[in-house]
Amino acid sequence: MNVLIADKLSDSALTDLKALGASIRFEPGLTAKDLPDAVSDAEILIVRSTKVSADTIKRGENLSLIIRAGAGVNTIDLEEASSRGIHVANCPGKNADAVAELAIGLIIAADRRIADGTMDLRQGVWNKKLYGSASGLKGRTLTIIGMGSIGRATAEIGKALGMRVAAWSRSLTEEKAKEWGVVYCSSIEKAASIADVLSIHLAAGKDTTHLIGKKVFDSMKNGAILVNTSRGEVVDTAALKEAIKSKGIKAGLDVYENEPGATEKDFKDADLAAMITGTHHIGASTDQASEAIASEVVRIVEAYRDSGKPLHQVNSQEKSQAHFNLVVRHYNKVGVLASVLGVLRSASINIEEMENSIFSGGRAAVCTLKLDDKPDEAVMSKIRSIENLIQAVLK
Ligand SMILES: NC(=O)C1=CN([C@@H]2O[C@H](COP(=O)(O)OP(=O)(O)OC[C@H]3O[C@@H](n4cnc5c(N)ncnc54)[C@H](O)[C@@H]3O)[C@@H](O)[C@H]2O)C=CC1
Ligand SMILES: O=C(O)C(=O)COP(=O)(O)O
Repeated sequence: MNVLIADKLSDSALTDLKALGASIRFEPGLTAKDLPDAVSDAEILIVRSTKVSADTIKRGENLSLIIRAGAGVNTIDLEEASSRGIHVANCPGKNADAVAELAIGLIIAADRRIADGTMDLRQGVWNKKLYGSASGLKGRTLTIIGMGSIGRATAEIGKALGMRVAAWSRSLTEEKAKEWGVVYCSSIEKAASIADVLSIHLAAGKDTTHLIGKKVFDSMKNGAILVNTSRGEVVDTAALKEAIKSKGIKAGLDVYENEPGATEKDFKDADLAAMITGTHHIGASTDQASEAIASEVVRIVEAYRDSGKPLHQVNSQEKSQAHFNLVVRHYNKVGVLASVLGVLRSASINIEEMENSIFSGGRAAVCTLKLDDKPDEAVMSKIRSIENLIQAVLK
């Protein structure tokens, strides 16, 4: 198993992966541009935020699994990976507490202007008058957009601070909101309108690009706080800048549109930096999160080595066209399954999924085949007549 690790990953993961029998190339300095030339030998590619382009995937002729050592997979060309039958997996929830802690840190920092005050102190300036006013958080409304792992973890800390927590999420129901102890919001605009703090926790994708834009900022109260620790692309930066100027929105950001890669040094949007409290996409960068991610990466590789299936695959077909299950019980002999496949092939029936498991003693096995079309009686009777077949049933 050749594994290329193209980003920082904890030492424990390297040791554990070697113990699984993997041959490791650890090159955390690789950039997205370097990857196409570096990937050719790798069967498994492990990355954090480094972009995995269509070109990298095409050039990875031995590639069969890409692991995102983190949560967001918007940096990986899923379409290209899927079209080449390459598994993509992530580590869901494993860095959620770390990101939630940073979101809360940004909320407090934006309310108290901690970064601006520190910058003045470093210049020898004392200004209790300027920095001595803030809204405070207890009793205020924290509205979460996106109740996934991080949104839920942020909600819990918000409650512990005595905040009233409200939420919008695409599949949130009133019952679920009640169960989670949050106020249900039926739209993002409604959610924004009641927020003293609006915290964004949505996955990035074409449906969520600039979802937090002018309409949402127009709905917010003057002087409310906007925190984004999800992805830069989810927030329309131009509309945010306008809202900061026109209605005093205070912003705490960890992620930015077109942000630099992990090994780059320049942050180009000085205009934005002057208006916000900002961190350097470090939401997941705590020891606790790094260790949790590292052990999940090892678990994914181990499952893949043992079963050919990774844990947490994000690019499997959601709705298969295969509506017909053919269950074949057979003696564990060479050629039985090949004959079943031969009959299906001559009937132009496609098998979308297939799983064979063997019974104790090793004499018999059962194979379930998911088919895209229904075999008629003639096909079924051909299958039933195959030598060493015990039973064939359509479910
Ligand atoms: N700042 C940082 O270092 C980190 C940032 N992240 C970002 O935070 C995001 C959320 O992470 P988790 O909560 O762990 O993921 P999650 O998968 O548990 O939650 C994702 C949320 O996005 C929502 N969502 C996804 N597609 C949507 C769509 N098309 N329309 C509306 N809502 C949609 C889901 O309903 C869910 O509420 C990640 O996708 C990643 O981009 C994650 C970890 C670290
Ligand atoms: O897990 C995620 O989605 C993150 O954004 C974390 O990014 P990182 O792995 O720290 O580059």
